[in-house]
Amino acid sequence: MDSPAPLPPPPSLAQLLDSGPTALFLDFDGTLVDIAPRPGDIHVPGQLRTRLHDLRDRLEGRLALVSGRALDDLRNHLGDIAICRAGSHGASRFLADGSRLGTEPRGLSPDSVAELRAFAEENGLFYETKAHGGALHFRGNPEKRDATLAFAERFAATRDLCVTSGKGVAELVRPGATKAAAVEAFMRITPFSGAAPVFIGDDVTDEDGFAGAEDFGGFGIAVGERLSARARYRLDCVAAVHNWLEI
Ligand SMILES: O=P(O)(O)OC[C@H]1O[C@H](O[C@H]2O[C@H](CO)[C@@H](O)[C@H](O)[C@H]2O)[C@H](O)[C@@H](O)[C@@H]1O
Repeated sequence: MDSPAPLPPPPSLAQLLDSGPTALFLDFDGTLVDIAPRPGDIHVPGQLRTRLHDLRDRLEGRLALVSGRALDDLRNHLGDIAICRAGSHGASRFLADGSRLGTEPRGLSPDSVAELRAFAEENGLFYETKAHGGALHFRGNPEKRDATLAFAERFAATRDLCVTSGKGVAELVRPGATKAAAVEAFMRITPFSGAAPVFIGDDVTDEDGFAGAEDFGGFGIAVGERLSARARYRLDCVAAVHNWLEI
């Protein structure tokens, strides 16, 4: 199978804004903050929250964070933000003023959580409890990758769940929880509608975000070494994203 071609750097944000209204959709882990051994270990720069609010103002509100994390978890790391946001891989959405966009997905049953925890414990994985799913992290035990993904697929098949895989993780999510769906939900409303969307992300689930941006006349920017099938441009690392965003 052919590998995707290396991608060029994007035009500057100032150039994009000069060419017309632009909306930015930003992934969190691996894009705004560096990947860490465990979800709770990330370092969030002290000024990130303020700088994102400044960026929101520069974009006249057309900024959204779109993360695999639950929004409560994002709040633990960023504090209260008055920025549009989608958590749980796009399934749970809020506007900048705190009002909900769409319906809240269901969480997992206590039995499902207990079963996932037991698998994690037996296999030396870290289990991340999430509001609308569950994550089996094998970053600390990479030889368990295939067994974890296979277990997650079997687990999802007997329940109303899907599997998403990411960097060192297999996650159980509700059907329809995609970053493309989040982009679409925001792009259909003010102040996003009519703007050209740009989605920036580093991981497999961000490919959906890139596709969602394309559907509305925009494009994706991949972050880091992972080869992207859908992005148009690439930035090297989290620091390069911050430079590009001028934050
Ligand atoms: O869509 P994102 O905002 O990038 O969230 C994706 C997942 O990020 C977190 O896991 C990833 O980052 C951890 C901290 O750097 C790392 O330890 C882990 O290996 C990565 O997969 C988060 O824990 C998940 O809930 C998110 O879905």
